[in-house]
Amino acid sequence: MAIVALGLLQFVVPLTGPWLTKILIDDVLGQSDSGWTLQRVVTIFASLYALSVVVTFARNNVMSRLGARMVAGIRRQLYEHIQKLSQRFYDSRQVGSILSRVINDVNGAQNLVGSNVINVAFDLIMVVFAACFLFSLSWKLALLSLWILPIYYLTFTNLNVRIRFASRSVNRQMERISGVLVERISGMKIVQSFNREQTELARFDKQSDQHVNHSMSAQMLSNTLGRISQTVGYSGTLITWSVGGALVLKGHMTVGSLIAFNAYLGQLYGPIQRFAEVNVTIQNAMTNIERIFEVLDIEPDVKNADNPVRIGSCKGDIRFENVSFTYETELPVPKDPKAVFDPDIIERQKPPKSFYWLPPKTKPDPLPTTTESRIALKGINFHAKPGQVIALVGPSGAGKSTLINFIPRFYDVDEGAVYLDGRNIKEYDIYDLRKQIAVVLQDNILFSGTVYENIAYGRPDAPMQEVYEAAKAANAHDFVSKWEKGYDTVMGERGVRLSGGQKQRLAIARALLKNPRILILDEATSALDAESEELVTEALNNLMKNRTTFVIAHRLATVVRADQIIVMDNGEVAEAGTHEQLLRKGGLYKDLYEKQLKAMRPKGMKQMLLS
Ligand SMILES: Nc1ncnc2c1ncn2[C@@H]1O[C@H](COP(=O)(O)OP(=O)(O)OP(=O)(O)O)[C@@H](O)[C@H]1O
Repeated sequence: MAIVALGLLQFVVPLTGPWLTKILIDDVLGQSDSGWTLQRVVTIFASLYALSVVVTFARNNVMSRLGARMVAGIRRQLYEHIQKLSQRFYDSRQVGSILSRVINDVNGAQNLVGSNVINVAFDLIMVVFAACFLFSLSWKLALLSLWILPIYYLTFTNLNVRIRFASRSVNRQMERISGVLVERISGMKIVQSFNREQTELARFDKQSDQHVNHSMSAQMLSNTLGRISQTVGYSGTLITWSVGGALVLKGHMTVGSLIAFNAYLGQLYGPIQRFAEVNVTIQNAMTNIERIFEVLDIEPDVKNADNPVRIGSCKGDIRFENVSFTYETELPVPKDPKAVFDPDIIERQKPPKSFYWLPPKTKPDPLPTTTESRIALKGINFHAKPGQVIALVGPSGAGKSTLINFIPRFYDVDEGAVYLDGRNIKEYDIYDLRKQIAVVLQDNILFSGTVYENIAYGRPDAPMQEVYEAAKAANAHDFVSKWEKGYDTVMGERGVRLSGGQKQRLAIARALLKNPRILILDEATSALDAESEELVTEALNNLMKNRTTFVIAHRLATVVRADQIIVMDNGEVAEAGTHEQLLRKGGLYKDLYEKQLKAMRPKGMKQMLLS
């Protein structure tokens, strides 16, 4: 409201200025007896200028605050939405490309609420007012100087749509650049150890050159539009001077009217020219907004039931009934099936028609993709009773990690169902469900922040005493308390200052503090050396007490004591039972077990395994 009021006030000077100039020339300098004096006119001018300075200052202030708040709001909404999306969303996108939407696109969208663009809205109102003044001064001259506008409109419409398409390519190419950059920067050790710096730089240059090409074509189109509007403006002025000058010479128009007419004409063409100049920014911001909505429009495929069942605490009885699941991965492909596909490059997007009479409503053309399906699980059945340890073993790619993803609902099953305490887990409130579960992975992510903050991530209000106890049970207290700042030690991004075993034990402390009923350990000890493994295994044993635990482990030594061992093969349960039952059966488990024994024999591991 304040912006509109201030914006309208801002019109006062440009609209009344030429009129006062006319009075100054015709009445004051022309010494007519209209009663206007030089002092009066100058006083009004001075007041108008002062008003203009104050109003512009206030308006710019209000607008930049509004713009910044709007952008922060959009960014928050986007982040909130992204957090709700399931793993399917993250599977088919690079981290950098998601980042590019949250950072680049939201920044770009800010330009739409920035001063230039809001000025455009006010400028358009100014155009209407200026046209009224022109017609009131001389309608014939007005018609003559404005006839060129329809041609300008058509040029604008057609160039504008092309600028929009070029801007889409610019932003998509930037997304590709971000995707590769984030991946390579996170994996810099690999890049450096394979001496791939130059190759990576060449790849970056290729992507960057394409970005420059797309940007240049948007700028080129915008520049052409700018020059066309400049020519239109000059033509109007030429017509005014030549025809208007002749009218003054013949005595059909006063000198003051002609000068006022030319000033109003400037105010009519001025905004048109300014609009042409900022148009590339507007079109770019519009594509940024399109891209933000593309993400906001993605419906989370794992979502809460309409009237979810709340859980205070659960028993931890888990049953899988006929569960099947297929991964659907979207892969980019070239538009032309015969072309060689380059995943680094976005081809130029062009509007479908070559000429438009009206500004078209164009939607971004989705980049062509193909869907690759991979059946990961077929008809899985098993029952984990409260407090049991269930080990999942089997060859690589058998579907073990996929299976446990359904318990915290990182994905939902395609067929069949997973039951918790006899009720389909989809019926529970998803946040309550996840409160019952803790996950410890092979490579646990710790966030930048203090050790305390990391352990208390699931319970930020946990008393210090409980954090100590969790750390002690996780065999983490000893090494943390040796550090100068103890639990206040700040860890780098992803906990890089810690060893694998230390990270693992902090992750176990984090899970312990959550006190979950269901525990998922995915290869939790496989990356550790013998000493760390002993400490971590001890910590895990503490963690597993009285909880339904799912353990995925390649090393069978860690699973021999499980209540149930589920042997997976090619997405199916090949066999299930205890260690002894499975050995007696002489199937896949026995094979795997014997292979491992053979591999370990020189180190005397047999005794360890059987102890
Ligand atoms: N996000 C994904 N998108 C597409 N396919 C996937 C995805 N994750 C896993 N797969 C495929 O699903 C199958 C099962 O994978 P999963 O990770 O569950 O196996 P796993 O038994 O845990 O293997 P490993 O022991 O090597 O970790 C594999 O063929 C794998 O390629």
